[in-house]
Amino acid sequence: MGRQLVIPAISLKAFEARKEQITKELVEAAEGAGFFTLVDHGISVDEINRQFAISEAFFKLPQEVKAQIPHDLYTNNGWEYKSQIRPSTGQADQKESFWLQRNSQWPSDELVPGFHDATKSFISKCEQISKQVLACLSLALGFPEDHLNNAMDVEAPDNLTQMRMIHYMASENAVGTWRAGNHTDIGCLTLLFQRDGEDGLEVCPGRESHNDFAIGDDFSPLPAHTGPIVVNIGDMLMAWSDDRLKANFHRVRAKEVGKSPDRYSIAYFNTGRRNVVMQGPLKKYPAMTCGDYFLQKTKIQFGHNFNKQSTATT
Ligand SMILES: O=C(O)CCC(=O)C(=O)O
Ligand SMILES: [Fe+2]
Repeated sequence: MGRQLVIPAISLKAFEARKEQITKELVEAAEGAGFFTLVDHGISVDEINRQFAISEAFFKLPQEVKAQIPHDLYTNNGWEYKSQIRPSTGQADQKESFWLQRNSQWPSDELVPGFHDATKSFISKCEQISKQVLACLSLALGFPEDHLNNAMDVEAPDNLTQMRMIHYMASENAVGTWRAGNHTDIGCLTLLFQRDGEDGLEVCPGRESHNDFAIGDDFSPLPAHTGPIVVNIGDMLMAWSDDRLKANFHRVRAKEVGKSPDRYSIAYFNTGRRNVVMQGPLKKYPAMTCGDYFLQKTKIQFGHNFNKQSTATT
């Protein structure tokens, strides 16, 4: 632990003209570490800071106000507080988060001034960037260019793509606790925004199959910077690519000794639509709907909560 892993920074500048070169870089990174950063992606530092300010304003609301949009297990939207128990740790992550979709319930602009405009525009920028990356990955996998983008079309009523704003509370001497326990992401492609000075993310490259738990413990810190987007592949895309693109384990922790400031992060999870059937070009795994895949993996990651609330599975 502690080895500094160098993950590639990939520029999206002049995307159309450089698509071939960008595809080459994306695939190399996705087949290797499974993590990379995107730069020249079209979201300015000001826009990123504005969205973080919105997120901070939301999390500063009183608990009972945030609880007016509670986390719902079936849709996975809404606000949760220290409720996610990771199978890897058996403990609740020391965080609160708010999951949202284009059409889910959002806090009003009276509660969080500017929430709707800022968040809508931030989401549509995330969509544009995701579309570019997914077009490249589709082609590289031997699918038609629009295959993955159609499968993740956010305009479709069965879309599962979500944004998640996360707040890890400041802590002191956090030995034995986890801000986010070791996990892989469930969906296809995650864009993660961090801020300067709010470190804690650690990544673990190397995984053979999307069902593989044998991960070793060679985690490397990935320092937080405002600007570059950290991107990782999720389990769904790993399965969909016959395990060619790697969904890797990652986690977030606070300092075991000493003070850790609050950490805010924003993740945008591209996920296949509920009714779309996914299968890799080599048909390594049986075809299944993205909705079934999502539910199966969600039950592994949130199984304790599903057991508490039996209606969630219906
Ligand atoms: O906050 C972070 O940096 C990581 C969040 C994360 O991995 C997740 O929500 O899946
Ligand atoms: Fe994650």
